[in-house]
Amino acid sequence: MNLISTSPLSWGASCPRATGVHELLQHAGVARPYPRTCTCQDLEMNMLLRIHAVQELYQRDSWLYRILPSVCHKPFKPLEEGHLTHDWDEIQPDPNQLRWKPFEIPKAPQKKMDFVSGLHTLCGAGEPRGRNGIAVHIFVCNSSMIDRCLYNSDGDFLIVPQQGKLLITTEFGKMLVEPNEICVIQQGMRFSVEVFGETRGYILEVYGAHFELPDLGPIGANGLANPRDFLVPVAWYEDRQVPGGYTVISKYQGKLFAAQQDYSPYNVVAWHGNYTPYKYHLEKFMVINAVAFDHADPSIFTVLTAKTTRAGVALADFVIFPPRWGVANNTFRPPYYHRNCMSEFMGLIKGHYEAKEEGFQPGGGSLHSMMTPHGPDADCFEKASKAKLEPERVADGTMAFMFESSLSLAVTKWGLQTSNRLDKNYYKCWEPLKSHFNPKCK
Ligand SMILES: O=C(O)Cc1cc(O)ccc1O
Ligand SMILES: [Fe+2]
Repeated sequence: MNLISTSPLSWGASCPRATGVHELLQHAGVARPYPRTCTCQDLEMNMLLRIHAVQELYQRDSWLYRILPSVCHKPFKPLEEGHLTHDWDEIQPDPNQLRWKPFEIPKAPQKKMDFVSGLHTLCGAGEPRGRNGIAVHIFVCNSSMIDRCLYNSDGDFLIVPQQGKLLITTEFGKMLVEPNEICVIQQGMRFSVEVFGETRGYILEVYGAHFELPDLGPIGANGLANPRDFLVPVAWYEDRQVPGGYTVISKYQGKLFAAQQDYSPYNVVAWHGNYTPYKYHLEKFMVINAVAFDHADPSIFTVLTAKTTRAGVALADFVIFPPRWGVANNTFRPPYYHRNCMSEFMGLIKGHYEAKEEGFQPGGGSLHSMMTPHGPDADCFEKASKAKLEPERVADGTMAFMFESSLSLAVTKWGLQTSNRLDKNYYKCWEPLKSHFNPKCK
């Protein structure tokens, strides 16, 4: 008997219950508190469980056994912090190819910033009330969240750290997430981020859909991101009174609100279920690509997808460009010039992206909007046109990624103006391209 399932992982259709975190007021006492002084390494070894693929066959929900229910708090009040928005009409639409230099990380102690105050919306479309849309945020911070947590009422956060480790405490336990790993904190889950210096990263937020593994179709059993490599935390709790006040922040309908309470929200002594935060190391990705000729669409590098109800159309895909072999024959190997029906936001975690050796830097970004032409810069075109087509390692030491969406994204005022990181000369990288057309050439 073949014990390896040939069916792709499916997390099932969302039903109204599936997105609720059910709480049970009960002293279960199953999980042991973890000492707060433990090292990051201890956390890695002791705090993560492998995900059970079989759980994914059910609707998503979790039961949390906690010391006090989360309902005990003072009323929420507006919180003026960070630069979040889903006002996509702040500024005129811009169909140009856009590229940003690395987003600046403020310096502590002059400009102390934590994960929440360091959130900046760069682009997006749709809105949380209608439960359909996405936003791309940049986070820059230098301080840990102390006695405050965040939860997102609007949707799920896929977090891509680029510089600096994130030690994320969640209601489900702790996760250490470092560059080249990603994590997903789903709608409603409270979390706090500890950092260890200047820290930066990217966030893909989706409203109204959850991330899941792409259907593997003809790929069959193994390939791309494997379910076994997704790690979920084990329960961690503290029974801690905070007389000075603990602040619970909610991102609700695109705005932040804060409520005070007298106790730590990380009071879940045990939980079970499959609606959890999780993390994934991008090195675990099993890369599949052309082995004969032609250039596969980068959807072949999809790690996670958030589907729309239209079959085959993604609200957003998280796609990576990992180190791999390029072996295709009679094929221009870097990404070809193209226009397409998706919006492509790209970021770089480390190294050099093959199509733009210069200019596209770790911690920066680019946006190629719907039907906007783009492709390799002139240098890359010249080099790749002359390159001998032998097997070649591509992207060693590099990790570029793409948030690709079927929505037409608008860029915020922060993105186009106030961040001051827009590379005004981006279009010039294609200007030296010249015609090589010669009808007489054999
Ligand atoms: O535009 C990009 O650089 C991303 C990309 C890469 C690729 O290999 C094919 C298509 C595509 O959009
Ligand atoms: Fe592209």
